[in-house]
Amino acid sequence: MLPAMKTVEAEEEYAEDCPELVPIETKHQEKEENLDFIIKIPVTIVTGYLGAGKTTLLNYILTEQHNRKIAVILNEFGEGSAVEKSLAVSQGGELYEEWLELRNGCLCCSVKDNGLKAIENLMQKKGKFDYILLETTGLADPGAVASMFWVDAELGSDIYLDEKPDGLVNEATRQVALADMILINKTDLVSEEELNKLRTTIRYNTLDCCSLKARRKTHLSNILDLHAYDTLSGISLQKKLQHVSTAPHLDQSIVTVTFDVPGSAEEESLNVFIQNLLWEKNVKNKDGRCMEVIRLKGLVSIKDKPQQMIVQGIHELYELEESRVNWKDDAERACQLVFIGKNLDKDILQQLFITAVAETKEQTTAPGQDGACPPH
Ligand SMILES: Nc1nc2c(ncn2[C@@H]2O[C@H](COP(=O)(O)OP(=O)(O)OP(=O)(O)O)[C@@H](O)[C@H]2O)c(=O)[nH]1
Ligand SMILES: [Zn+2]
Repeated sequence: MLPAMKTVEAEEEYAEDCPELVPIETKHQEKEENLDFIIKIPVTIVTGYLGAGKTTLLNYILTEQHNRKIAVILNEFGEGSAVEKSLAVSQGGELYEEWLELRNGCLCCSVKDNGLKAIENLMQKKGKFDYILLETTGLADPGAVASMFWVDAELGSDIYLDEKPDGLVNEATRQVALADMILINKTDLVSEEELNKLRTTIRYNTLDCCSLKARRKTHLSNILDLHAYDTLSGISLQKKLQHVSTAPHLDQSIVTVTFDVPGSAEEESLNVFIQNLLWEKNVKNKDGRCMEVIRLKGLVSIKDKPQQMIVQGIHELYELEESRVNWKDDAERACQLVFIGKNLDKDILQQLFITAVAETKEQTTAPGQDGACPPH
């Protein structure tokens, strides 16, 4: 798993703030050119593998006291937008909506398709913020994202590192290769020995080792204001990109599946459902191939629980947590799940969930479950 960040400086026009009464037109132009009064807004691109902790980091930055007005653009994949938003809500304790202004002056927005369009819209709100943080999908090729910024910008980056899953070496390597900074997260899940091994493998640009969950936090000053691509720092993004082809390398076999089932789930059945998928790996698709879930997120209703519950899964680890949000009334309860992985079949997963987990289940044999798959 590899989370990463990059910084871009996008230009803002100064023209709007020029004094109205300027005696001679040429003087006005001279002033702009000579004094280089261009306001630049730094953009940090946070990239990293699925579940690396990008959203957790952004939530931490949003809620930390930093005396900055930061605009955060959260990544949403597929139709899972509501889930991602709800996860942010539960962690930050604030409701994020389209361009919601938070109490500490930060702006937050969630977007599809990597949020580059959102940056354009953001620029119309200039003056309201002084920093942009953009989360990309865990499978993003940072080269492609960064190239889009490079048009009139200078760029810098940070990366977090986790493991390299099979078939994703390209994205992982590219995320590291293009990073200006690497932040190793989830240190609570590995031994000191494994951590040192990882450090040696990366060798350069390691910013910090942290565990966002275990509150071993990194200092924000390490992450923001890298100025890695300022003209004065001497490294241009163009140079960096020359060493890496910008052709997309995304693993086409990885798909996102999402569904929404009204009503509540029984906690025990939900655990069995998830464990069959993540641990037993005995759920098959139409072709008899075992479904391989890399990332699981969900916002679910558990029978007799007033709170909305959050499911988070990465490879074989998963957890079911209470959010800070309560269900408004029983009629609105539902379970929304997002799966990212290989050989996933939406109909089979949804049907299995309805028959095996949903409260009004009928005891029938669930589809897709006829004997264990060989270990892989
Ligand atoms: N143990 C541990 N868990 C963590 C840490 N940081 C984040 N997590 C958990 O990892 C899960 C995924 O975190 P996210 O912040 O959603 O990861 P992400 O990179 O935004 O995920 P995607 O957007 O799906 O790629 C959540 O359950 C977090 O609570 C950490 O330092 N240690
Ligand atoms: Zn995220």
